[in-house]
Amino acid sequence: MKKQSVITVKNLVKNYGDFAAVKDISFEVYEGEIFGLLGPNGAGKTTTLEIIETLRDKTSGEIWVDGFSVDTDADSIKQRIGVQLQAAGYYPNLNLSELIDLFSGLYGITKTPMEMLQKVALTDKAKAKYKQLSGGQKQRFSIATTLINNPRIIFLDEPTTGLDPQARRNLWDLIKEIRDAGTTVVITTHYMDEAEVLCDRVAFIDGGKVVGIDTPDNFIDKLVSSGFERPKQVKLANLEDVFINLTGKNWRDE
Ligand SMILES: Nc1ncnc2c1ncn2[C@@H]1O[C@H](COP(=O)(O)OP(=O)(O)OP(=O)(O)O)[C@@H](O)[C@H]1O
Repeated sequence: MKKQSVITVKNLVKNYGDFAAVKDISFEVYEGEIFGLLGPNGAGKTTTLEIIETLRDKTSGEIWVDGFSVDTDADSIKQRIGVQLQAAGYYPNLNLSELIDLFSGLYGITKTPMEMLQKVALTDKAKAKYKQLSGGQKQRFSIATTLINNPRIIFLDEPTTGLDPQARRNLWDLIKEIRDAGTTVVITTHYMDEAEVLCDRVAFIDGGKVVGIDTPDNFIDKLVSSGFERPKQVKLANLEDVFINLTGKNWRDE
């Protein structure tokens, strides 16, 4: 069955003055997948994401999101996507429950805060302020806010940066649950292990260009069948596995 495309990026270019941050990028995101934009710092991931989100102007190229062009239908796109807010957007005097009420109101819809908080295991923090949350809780709350308008697609920009191993793994499970419930997820990361376990397909971006797009398994199989061998025998577990085994997999940030 042919996969349905929900995002099409065609020949995207973004220049900041003389500097070309994005150089002729093209890719598609399929409905219902977790799609990863991978690359080192400065590769152009955030710039690409913000242009798709209609938050930043492009220099040239074409983009469609759920059938709408960023050039002519930015408002329709905004209604269909969920974007993580920067921390500064969370009014300091409101608690989590009040913030969800506020954001629902801005979207013109009614959402029960407890229902949203339950999706991200934060019901016991309903009366807490954002600044009182741990790093993992903050990420979960901001993911909850992306879901308020029942979006078709959510965008997560490096959602696990700075989190401990338990919080990261649990956030991966949460993101997979969101995909399994029918929402397409676009994520940026520079953690390759994260992309390998989380993403259905990845695009590697380097120096403002796409240097490869495929599933993690296909990428690895192709590399291995080309004769590539790791210099050392791969260990069957790593130190992070040992740590998780010793300390358990529960949320540690409650
Ligand atoms: N507003 C801006 N003005 C000028 N240059 C910018 C601007 N925003 C980003 N850049 C530059 O564009 C390049 C791509 O930045 P971008 O933030 O998209 O990269 P990234 O892949 O998301 O990296 P990171 O992982 O560090 O966030 C970088 O060299 C950055 O310095």
